[in-house]
Amino acid sequence: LNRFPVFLSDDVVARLLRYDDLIPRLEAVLGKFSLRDSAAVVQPVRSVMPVVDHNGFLGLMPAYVAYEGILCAKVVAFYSREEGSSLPSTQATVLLFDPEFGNVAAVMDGLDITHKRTAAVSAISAKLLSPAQSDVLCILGSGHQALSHYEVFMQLFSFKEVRVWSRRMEMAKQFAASVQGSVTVCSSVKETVDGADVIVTVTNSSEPVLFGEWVKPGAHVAAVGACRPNWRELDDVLMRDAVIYVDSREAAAVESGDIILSGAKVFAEIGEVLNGTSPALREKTTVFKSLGMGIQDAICAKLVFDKWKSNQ
Ligand SMILES: NC(=O)C1=CN([C@@H]2O[C@H](COP(=O)(O)OP(=O)(O)OC[C@H]3O[C@@H](n4cnc5c(N)ncnc54)[C@H](O)[C@@H]3O)[C@@H](O)[C@H]2O)C=CC1
Ligand SMILES: O=C([O-])C1=[NH+]CCC1
Repeated sequence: LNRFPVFLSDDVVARLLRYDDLIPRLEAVLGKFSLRDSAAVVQPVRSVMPVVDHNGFLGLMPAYVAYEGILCAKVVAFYSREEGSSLPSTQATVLLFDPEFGNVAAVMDGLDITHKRTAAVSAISAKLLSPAQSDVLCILGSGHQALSHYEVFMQLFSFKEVRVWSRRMEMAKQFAASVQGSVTVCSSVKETVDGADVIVTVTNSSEPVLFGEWVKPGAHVAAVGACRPNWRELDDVLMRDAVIYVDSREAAAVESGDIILSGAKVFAEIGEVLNGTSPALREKTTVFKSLGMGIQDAICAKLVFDKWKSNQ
């Protein structure tokens, strides 16, 4: 029994975690999760505790991916920070256990894992649900998730135009200057999303930033922020008019303000599309409401740990 877990820092994790390894494994685990076969995948809805004095939350995200032999838990802190703060609003640590004995085999920084797996799942939703001809990608928000989403969307798709909006335009300009490709900086959300095929919302907003009247019929929205029951990124019109997909129905019912407060009906989990039990209605306006899942972190942690071991 190894009682001395290895520690893998964020730069090591970032070097080892690659989208092309990650995406097929995430597709497989999401499909299995949506079959609700507890012999294959067990993942309760995370427990989230407010850190009231400091405007933050601490979440515990355990998962057992039995068919891959992965036992894992992520502890994630998400805080409301002043814009431009040098501290990340989300921080995370991932514990990878030996499922046979319950000892911790590895402790990993969970920042890169959180950025990449979230973006990869949004890219999976876009693969399934975006219009067949998708030319324009918009990103609302210009933080860490904006960057990982930009990276994986550039890797997987061939958009003719990419636009970014941020509450402070200088942040959007910084974002555009920091990436390799050409990104148009827009001054309003309405202008950003006009005629867009795919819209990614990656803000810390607790009020709607994206309004249905601005969204082109048939567009796909990957909505990544607003993970509290009283937080919103999307308005009621968009939630009512779109076909709503989620990562986990149970999580959406207790965590998603966009779903709870709009009263929108969930049509399917993205895993149901992946395992063939629900259709991908890509000709309709679709929203994928992402909240994040422990199984996604578990898949990443195992990938990273196996690669790290094979390099020793
Ligand atoms: N669905 C999932 O699996 C995950 C979701 N998230 C969520 O994604 C969102 C973005 O995360 P990060 O990029 O790491 O954060 P970040 O702090 O790096 O970036 C946040 C962005 O939101 C913008 N913003 C802040 N307040 C705003 C407001 N009131 N209106 C409009 N924009 C505002 C900031 O300008 C910044 O561009 C957060 O809501 C976070 O909780 C994070 C991890 C996983
Ligand atoms: O899944 C995740 O790690 C998170 N979702 C919202 C904040 C962090």
